[in-house]
Amino acid sequence: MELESVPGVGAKTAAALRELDDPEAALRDGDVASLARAPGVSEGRAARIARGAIRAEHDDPGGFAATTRAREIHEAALGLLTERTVTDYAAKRLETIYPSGVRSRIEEVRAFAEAAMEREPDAAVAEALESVEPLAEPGDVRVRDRCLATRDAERYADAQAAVPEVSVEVVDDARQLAELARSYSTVVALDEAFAGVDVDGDVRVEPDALSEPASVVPERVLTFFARNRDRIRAAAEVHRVAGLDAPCDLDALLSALDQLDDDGGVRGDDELDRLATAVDDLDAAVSTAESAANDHLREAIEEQDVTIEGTDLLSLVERGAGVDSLLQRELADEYAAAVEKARDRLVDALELRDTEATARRAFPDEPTYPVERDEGVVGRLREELTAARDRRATRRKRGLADDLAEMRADAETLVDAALELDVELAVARFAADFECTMPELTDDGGFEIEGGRSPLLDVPFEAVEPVDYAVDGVTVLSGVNSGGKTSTLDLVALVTTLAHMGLPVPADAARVGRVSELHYHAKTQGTLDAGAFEATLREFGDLVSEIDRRSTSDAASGAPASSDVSAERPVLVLVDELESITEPGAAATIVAGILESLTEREATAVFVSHLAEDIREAADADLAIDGIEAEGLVDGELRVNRSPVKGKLARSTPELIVEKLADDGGDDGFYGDLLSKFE
Ligand SMILES: Nc1ncnc2c1ncn2[C@@H]1O[C@H](COP(=O)(O)OP(=O)(O)OP(=O)(O)O)[C@@H](O)[C@H]1O
Repeated sequence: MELESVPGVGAKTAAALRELDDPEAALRDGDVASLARAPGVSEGRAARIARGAIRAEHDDPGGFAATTRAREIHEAALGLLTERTVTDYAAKRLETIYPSGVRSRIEEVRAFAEAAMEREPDAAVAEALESVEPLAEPGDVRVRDRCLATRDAERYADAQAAVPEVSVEVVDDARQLAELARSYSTVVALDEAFAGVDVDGDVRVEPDALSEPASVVPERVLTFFARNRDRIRAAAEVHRVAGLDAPCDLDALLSALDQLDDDGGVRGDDELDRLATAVDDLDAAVSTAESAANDHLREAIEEQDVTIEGTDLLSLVERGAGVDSLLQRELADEYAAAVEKARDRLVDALELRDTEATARRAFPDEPTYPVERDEGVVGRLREELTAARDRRATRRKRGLADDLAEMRADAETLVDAALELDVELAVARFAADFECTMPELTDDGGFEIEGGRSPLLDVPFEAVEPVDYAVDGVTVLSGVNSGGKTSTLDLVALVTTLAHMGLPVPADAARVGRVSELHYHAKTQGTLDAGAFEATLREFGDLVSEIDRRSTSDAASGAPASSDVSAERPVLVLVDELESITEPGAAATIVAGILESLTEREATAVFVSHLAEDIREAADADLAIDGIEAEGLVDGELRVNRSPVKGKLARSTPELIVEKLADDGGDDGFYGDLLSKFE
């Protein structure tokens, strides 16, 4: 698939998509999670791109929801699904499901929806899904203790692109390489020519480093897993709770993740912890050891009676010797014991091993009071410990990075599968909540709904009365005020839209004739001005010409009617009280004219109107009229049969009220006379 051929994908987006491993597959599968991994592509945009790709693949001209109200119904249907997702991803992914007139596309979603309906929505899975999100690339990893070095300008550019996390330096000779080795802990030379060059410091010659960037920057994979750790753990939990097959050994993956800290460092390694603590606590431990030695020595001196011969004292004074000499002479043993104590303390406190010998030299053998550390030795000890810590960390990081790098693809599959499960569960919940069935989708016109219950009504779903309604061709739907005419149109529009999305519908059973467009015109509030009236009329004019244009072009191309949306019945037209756009008399004539045009073109249409009788009179041919009937007034309240009765002009509410008054009697025949006018 040519990326730029997808509607909505320009050169810039195509370049971003090419950064993905397999952008074509992601487009083909409508894989919003993968598409959203392309730099600068949000999930919303990814959903739009995926929709464009699906349309291109199925040769779908789009435009199924042809009017504002039809689009609102699609939005409402989508809303019912997306509010049943746990993750934002699943909500975006559902947006790739749109109503289409193309059978191959509808069948594709139907297969998915049928499998989804088998899923058991489960609270524990929903809870586990809460922390699942598509994996994110950290993008801000910067490693400053390493650099890459090369003599070659082309390699320099390749290295910058392959390993953007580290600096890349151009060097001409060994001298410049040595200079780099003084500034960086590790220098990775990319040219074979440097092999065997003897330079101080950690300089490695690795000509293949660019093909394995993770060996140069294990931080890349470690940071990726550290940042995504919670999402991967949650996805693993989803697999466990939902009993999904995992793409890898979950215990191995989870235990590798447990070894990572939040910043991509390695944790849970006793030796590394020991060395890190020793570096951190070095100053404090030296001070404590020093104090302990001094306390010991002070006590010893306080308890000591020093006897000194007069001649000795004189000779000491003459030599200009201080109290140190006295100390050396008289308290050498005590000093040695105090210093030994300090050394033991330091070694024990920091749990030193390899560096023990250096640590012991931190307190000199020559007696002094007070006992003082040798700063030079302490500095050396710090260097040795830091180097040991860093060596250990690097070794462990590389080992863990190697293990995790192998698990990356599986981790992505794991998270994608958990997110896809959320999409499926939303469909399963929708189907369960509204007691849906998969509709039959035929290439004949018309529709047939049994026990349809619209979740869009303003009453709780449990209180929605089931509606049976079937239409073949063009019909006027009459009915009492508030009988449910608009709600019936909404139900037909919703069932038709969901069926064309490939999704289950809220009915006991339904057959929907496939169409390429749904034209649903809602009731307009108040009388329109002349301009608006003209615009509405034009819409119908355009619709009729479009049907004609298609049927002639299909006939010319010789396309068999069953391979595409039936040329004669490409649209379903639903119109609510068109009479509200103009005066009642003119309205009946206009509606009659539109209905005749649609009848001639074998469209399916339902026009709700209070003027059914007038429309029938204004029409040249016989018009079908259905009616939502009141079964009567009970305590002044209408009792309605919500299912339209075929071929029945429903009695109006005023007629029912006159009838009630006539039945009550005591009016000298006034109401009876009035009632007879309705006959
Ligand atoms: N199938 C149903 N089950 C339960 N309640 C319904 C059903 N259909 C309609 N209603 C209730 O009746 C109300 C009126 O319905 P609706 O607006 O569809 O009637 P209408 O015939 O179009 O009215 P009008 O003639 O005034 O335009 C709805 O708001 C809803 O509360």
